Amino acid sequence: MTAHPPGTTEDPTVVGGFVPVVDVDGRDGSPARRREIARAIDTACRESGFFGIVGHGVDLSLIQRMHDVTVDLFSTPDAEKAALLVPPDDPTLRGIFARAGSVSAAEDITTSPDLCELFTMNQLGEPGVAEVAGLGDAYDVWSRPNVWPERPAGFKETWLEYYRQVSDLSADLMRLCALGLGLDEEFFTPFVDIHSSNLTANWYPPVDTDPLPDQYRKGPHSDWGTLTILYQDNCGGLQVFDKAGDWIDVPVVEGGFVVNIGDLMAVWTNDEWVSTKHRVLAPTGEMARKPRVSLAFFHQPNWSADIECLPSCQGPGKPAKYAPTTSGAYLLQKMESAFGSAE
Ligand SMILES: O=C(O)CCC(=O)C(=O)O
Ligand SMILES: [Fe+2]
Repeated sequence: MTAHPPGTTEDPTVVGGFVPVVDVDGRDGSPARRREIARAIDTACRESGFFGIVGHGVDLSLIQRMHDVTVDLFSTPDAEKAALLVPPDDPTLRGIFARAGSVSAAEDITTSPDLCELFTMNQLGEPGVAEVAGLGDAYDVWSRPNVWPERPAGFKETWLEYYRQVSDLSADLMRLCALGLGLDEEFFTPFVDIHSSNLTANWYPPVDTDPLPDQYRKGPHSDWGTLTILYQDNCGGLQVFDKAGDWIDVPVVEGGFVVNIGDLMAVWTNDEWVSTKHRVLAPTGEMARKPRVSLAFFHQPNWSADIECLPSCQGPGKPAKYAPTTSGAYLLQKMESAFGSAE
């Protein structure tokens, strides 16, 4: 991580291109530095909706521990994993999800089942959080406790600390997004102060038979919330759809995260910021023998937050493209269309 003394205006874009890498260190520094970072984020969100970040401040040894405990969880015997499976009627997906299905179903795209298992938790599943989160009719379901494994040791503590640190990062990024959009930097804060973000591990097991022609580790989809903050290991395979209709590899940034815009940010900005389709290719050759792990923090506004086109992103000749929605209703509808039909 580089240190930026107050007042420096060094370009925060450290790698250019369709998926640039932005150094967000110094984001709590001078107004000039904050504006530079916000401008770099704004540029990336208009172009691809994807960017890497370094200088994010999340403890690198914690990220390594998250990787390790997550690999250990998915490597436990199936009999032990069975006790952690998401119940068929649970739309929150808390626990291990290993049913056949493809996330592309949420886009009405038919593909063969994703070569992927998931483990998901949400702060709403921790004691006391749901009580203040304005869940309304959804309270009974979304206040259900997270499903925590007993092994490996330290799993729950590691995941909760990672959730806390990435949640803080997401709050900072939302302030920078507001600045980048020319809004007051606290504009989004009341919409996200008791957010309903899922933290999901994607476990992509080794592949020992040839994948079907329309089979992916994760099929083409856009994400559904505001921002996704993604850790990926060094296996590669993540691709993003560019404006010319080509799939572009998203490079692994050592020690960094990939950030991408989700659908609700596209609703807010009337598609000025793009919620871009992406996918994870099924591996071939040597790579097929290796599992892949990614950790996706799907930043999702407060359950009852109303999301509608920002006044600054619409006007005469430029009407709002999307009907207003609420964060929780949108999430639920997407989760059910992606995962609900696979029972
Ligand atoms: O595993 C990855 O690199 C990306 C996963 C993804 O797109 C998702 O979980 O929404
Ligand atoms: Fe995604």
